[in-house]
Amino acid sequence: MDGCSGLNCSAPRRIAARLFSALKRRKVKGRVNVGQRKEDDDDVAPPNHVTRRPDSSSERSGREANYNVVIGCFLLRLVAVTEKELQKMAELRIQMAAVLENVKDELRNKDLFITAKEIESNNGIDGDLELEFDGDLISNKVIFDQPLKCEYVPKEEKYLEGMDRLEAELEAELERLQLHLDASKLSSTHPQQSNGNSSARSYSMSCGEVIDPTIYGEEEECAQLHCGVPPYELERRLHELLESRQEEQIRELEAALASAKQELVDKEREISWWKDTAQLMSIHVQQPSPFGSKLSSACKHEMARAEHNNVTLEMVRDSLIRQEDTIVYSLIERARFPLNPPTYDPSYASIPGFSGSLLELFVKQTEAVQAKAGRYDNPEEHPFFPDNLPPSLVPHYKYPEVLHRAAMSININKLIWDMYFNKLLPSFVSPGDDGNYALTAARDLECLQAISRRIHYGKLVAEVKFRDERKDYEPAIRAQDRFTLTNLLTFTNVEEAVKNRVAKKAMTFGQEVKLGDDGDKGKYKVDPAIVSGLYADWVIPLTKEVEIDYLLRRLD
Ligand SMILES: C=C(O[C@@H]1C=C(C(=O)O)C=C[C@H]1O)C(=O)O
Repeated sequence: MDGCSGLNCSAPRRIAARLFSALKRRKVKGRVNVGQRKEDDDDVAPPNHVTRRPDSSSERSGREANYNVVIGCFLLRLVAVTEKELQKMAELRIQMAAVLENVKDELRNKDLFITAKEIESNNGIDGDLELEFDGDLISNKVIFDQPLKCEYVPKEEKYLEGMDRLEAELEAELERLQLHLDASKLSSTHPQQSNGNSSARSYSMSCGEVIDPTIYGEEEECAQLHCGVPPYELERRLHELLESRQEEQIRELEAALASAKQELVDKEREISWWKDTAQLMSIHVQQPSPFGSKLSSACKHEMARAEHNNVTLEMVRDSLIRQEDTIVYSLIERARFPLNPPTYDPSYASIPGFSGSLLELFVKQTEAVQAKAGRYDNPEEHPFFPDNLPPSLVPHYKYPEVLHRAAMSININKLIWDMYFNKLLPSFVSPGDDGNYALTAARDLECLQAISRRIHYGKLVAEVKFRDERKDYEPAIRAQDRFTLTNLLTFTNVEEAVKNRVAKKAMTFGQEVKLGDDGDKGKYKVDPAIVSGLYADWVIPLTKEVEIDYLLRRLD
């Protein structure tokens, strides 16, 4: 191009040089002729006489010279303007070459994109359409880029010729690039066998990876051309499907894990229970019974029979007799105070964070403290409000595990609570109000706990009786026959002895003790008939109820 430009520029210069040299030669000739004419005029013609040259050829040559000068000037002017034009066109050509280079780069980048589109579109793409698409893309790119460089592009019509030539060159370049593009496509592998970006993205989709949104933009553009469901939309749906399936699997696995954890906890609890049982069995076999000293020699055969757990019916009955003392004393202590109704009235005091009577507050708070102190670790103890009790804070004591595990589920304290406040209490306390509500509640709780312990001791009574007469009990248990079980465990003579004994204890413990005077004889702190009636109507029947409940589950 520079060479060509050089050639174009040198030709006018040579023309101008020839013109100048011709003009110079003519001036020299003219001077010589004038000098000769002067000499001739001085010699021949008068001074005021105008001499006309008779030679017409010399006049013509003079006019030609003038004409040549004008033409030469015009050509010089033209040469100068043309040279400027050519310089501008050369600059424009350089800019257009840069534009073409950009287009080439764009096309190289698009090669991968087009290959990916071919892979994704299994229906095949019409070559003409694709070429049209690419051609549009290129022309759009060129048109788009042009304004960025147009500050140097002249717009006057006088440059149209140069522009035409550049356009021709640009078209040729585009054709060459298009051929290159076709060759690239022909040399690419079959779309379904290709390992291009599309397949790589599909693979990454199946692995649940995030999709590059910039690729979506290109695919959307392409999909609009190809019609149908856009590939990115298919990818998005596939991604959502995989995600929902994975979430479902996670939920199922979490549920299975929770279930397995629960099973593990249950198994660990069972193992712990069996371990404790085995440990206790071995201890009891090796050590002498702590109750041995209490037993009479007549009962040694019974002790031997129950040696495996050191619990006999006599021992149990001894315990029940001892508990009578506690119950009678607790009733006497409660009888110190009148009924004190506000103790049981929920509207008596508005206690922050608590709704219920003062008695309920007292019992719940005391049971919570005693639970922390380990009271309910003992299988003989049963709380009145077992829900939400805090755990024991003391080291666990290994109580003898004599009872069947079904015993843990038996708690009739609700029945005992109702009996105590509705039947028993009004029968042995005086009506009235002395304001000692806190002490009243404390005494009530002592009565309740003593009676509850005695009634729930029926579990141990039943266990010992069951072991002693297993052959008789098992059929009735299997038959869940309450009537037969009641007959088996009832000892009427023992019951009568219990009732008489507690009455005597009420007389003994509840009498006024005075020195040297028996004046108050027959006056007791708690009526012995009421205590005996308590046992006859409530304590013994409820104890037997617990015995039967336990026996019914003894073979579970
Ligand atoms: C507790 C026993 O079982 C039954 C209940 C009794 C009671 O509660 O005092 C007494 C005799 C039996 O009818 C026992 O035999 O000692």
